[in-house]
Amino acid sequence: MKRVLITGTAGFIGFHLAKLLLSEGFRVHGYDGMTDYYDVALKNRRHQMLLQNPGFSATEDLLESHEKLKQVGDEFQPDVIVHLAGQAGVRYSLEDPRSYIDSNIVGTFNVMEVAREHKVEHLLMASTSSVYGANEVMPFTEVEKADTPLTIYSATKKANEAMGHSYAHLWNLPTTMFRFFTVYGTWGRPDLALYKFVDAILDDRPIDIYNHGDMYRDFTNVDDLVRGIRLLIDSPPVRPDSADDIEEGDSLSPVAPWRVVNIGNGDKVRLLDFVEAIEEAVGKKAIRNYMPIQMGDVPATWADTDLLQRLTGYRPQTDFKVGIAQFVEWFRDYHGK
Ligand SMILES: Cc1cn([C@H]2C[C@H](O)[C@@H](COP(=O)(O)OP(=O)(O)O[C@H]3O[C@H](CO)[C@@H](O)[C@H](O)[C@H]3O)O2)c(=O)[nH]c1=O
Repeated sequence: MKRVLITGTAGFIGFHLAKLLLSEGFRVHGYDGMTDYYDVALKNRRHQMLLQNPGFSATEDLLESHEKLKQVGDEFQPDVIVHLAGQAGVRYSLEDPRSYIDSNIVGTFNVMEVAREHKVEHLLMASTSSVYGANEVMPFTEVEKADTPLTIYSATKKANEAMGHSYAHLWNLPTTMFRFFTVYGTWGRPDLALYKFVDAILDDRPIDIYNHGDMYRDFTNVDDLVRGIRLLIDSPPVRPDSADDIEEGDSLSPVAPWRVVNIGNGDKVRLLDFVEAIEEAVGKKAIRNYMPIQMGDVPATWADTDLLQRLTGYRPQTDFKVGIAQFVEWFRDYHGK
């Protein structure tokens, strides 16, 4: 069975991916900085659950610590690396831009160095739908230009895509970049809308609704998302002989084994419909505080998922109402509310 090094295993997506791979018998080593961007107790709980499985081992250190990452690579000898750790969050990047440079630029470079040194079969790294920035043509396809990032967060992720391309080209390192679309679900991040809203509604606190609710998101259930990642692990890009060999709609580079793939639900949901579904699942109305759009926020996202389907035969399809109900059940159980 393959040995997979996953960064960010104490985080939301990394935890779910590790759980899925372990259930299939993979050996997984997790690497996580346990930063205090949000509640470290939640991160600890996720890691403790993974550590119940003998196929899982973990190192807790920052991505910036390249010596530790190198040591982990030397000891674990990964076949595949999935790089999910990093500084996430669109709005926080206005408060602490430097943390995005440190984790996402320096940290990602350190992960790429380990991948190069161990000539891994496949390096897969997280990017974001936020790289589509001010693009307006929907749904977003991977082959359209994405050169207008609106925050330093999305700029670092766009830079990661370019960094990954250079190593894929130079060292023939098969590299897939995922563009994730607003992921939600059980064991989720406390800064995300769903977590914040459910928490506030249960406590009778008001919820802030940006852009007066007139926003659209392609909300993607985390179980669907990690299923997509799992399948993409088995689809490493191959450098084409010539640009003519690239199929229409494929983001494959003409000069490197590199491509970028959207992982989204392929659907855009109005924020107010999302709020209503939460109210229904919680069984209580929210106290609504309508606000203007936040700086750096995009009004809408919507993924074209044809490329993912073409590569894996799969596309996420969970109805947001079903996913929200699952989250509320988990939240009440986890917090005893
Ligand atoms: C936190 C919060 C969010 N919102 C709105 C903004 C969005 O339209 C929608 C969903 O917000 P969030 O759950 O924070 O997700 P979003 O802004 O799309 O960003 C997420 O999804 C991105 C991928 O698209 C990731 O790259 C980011 O790391 C992640 O934070 O809810 C509110 O109206 N009020 C809130 O308090």
